[in-house]
Amino acid sequence: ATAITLVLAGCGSTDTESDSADNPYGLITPGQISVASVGDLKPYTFTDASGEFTGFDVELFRDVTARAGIDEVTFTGTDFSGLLAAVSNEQYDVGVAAIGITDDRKQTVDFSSGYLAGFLTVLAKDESAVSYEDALAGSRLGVVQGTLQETYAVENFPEAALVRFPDNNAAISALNTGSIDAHFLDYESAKAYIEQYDLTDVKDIPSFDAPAGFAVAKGNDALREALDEGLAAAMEDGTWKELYQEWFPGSPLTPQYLPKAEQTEGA
Ligand SMILES: NC(=O)CC[C@H](NC[C@@]1(O)OC[C@@H](O)[C@@H](O)[C@@H]1O)C(=O)O
Repeated sequence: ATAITLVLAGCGSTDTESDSADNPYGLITPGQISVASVGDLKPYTFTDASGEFTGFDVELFRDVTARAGIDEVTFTGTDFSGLLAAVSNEQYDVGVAAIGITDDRKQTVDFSSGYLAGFLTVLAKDESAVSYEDALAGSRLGVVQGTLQETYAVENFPEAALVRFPDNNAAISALNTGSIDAHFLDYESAKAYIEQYDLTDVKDIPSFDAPAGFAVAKGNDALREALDEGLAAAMEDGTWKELYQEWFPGSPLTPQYLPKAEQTEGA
């Protein structure tokens, strides 16, 4: 057994896939990128009426990967709570789902540079449903498991009764049936739900210190660098601005992602 073990141990491949010329980005399947995403985070990432993934994050990602010469991109919907682990253990090449970059998450995956800085929103049926002044004490607050909202609520709303959901759709139906008093999610998604159902934005909390990034398996520097280059190019030539205004009409433009020439204009 020892001899066999030695032989097997000796043949572990030391070079990563990305070393091979036909797979410069170390993709699970050369030439195509598999993406873990979520289907109900409109308008960041969601599946439209024909089941196609689209939204700001999705269309930006497609633009960025096209610049790297990768045109075959397949999106799969997953529960957010398992998304980073799935990228980390290389079930998917990338995670794309308005994923805020944090040191804690960097223990599990690497991130591209940031591409979207916005707000976390407490969404309720009406103003009287919860008291933000009392840090939502005594209220049933929905959060999607594994999100920054969950972490923030544990730290800042200790007296609230947290109800954890696998995704926003489940939380929103609980909010609409009254089994929770409020749901805590991303600002642009809250806005979409407010338009769809008669709901109220109770509070917008800035999350600029955790801009969204694309998640890749730790160590896949070739892919991460290609995504960074594509992001920088998309920001500099105005593609980022175009997509932002298409998907988040009326929302304030964050200068750091605009073409350099436009960044000083506003100042
Ligand atoms: N898929 C989700 O529900 C993501 C929820 C949550 N997104 C936070 C965030 O990345 O959303 C986009 C921007 O507003 C970022 O500033 C923010 O941290 C998170 O990263 O946990």
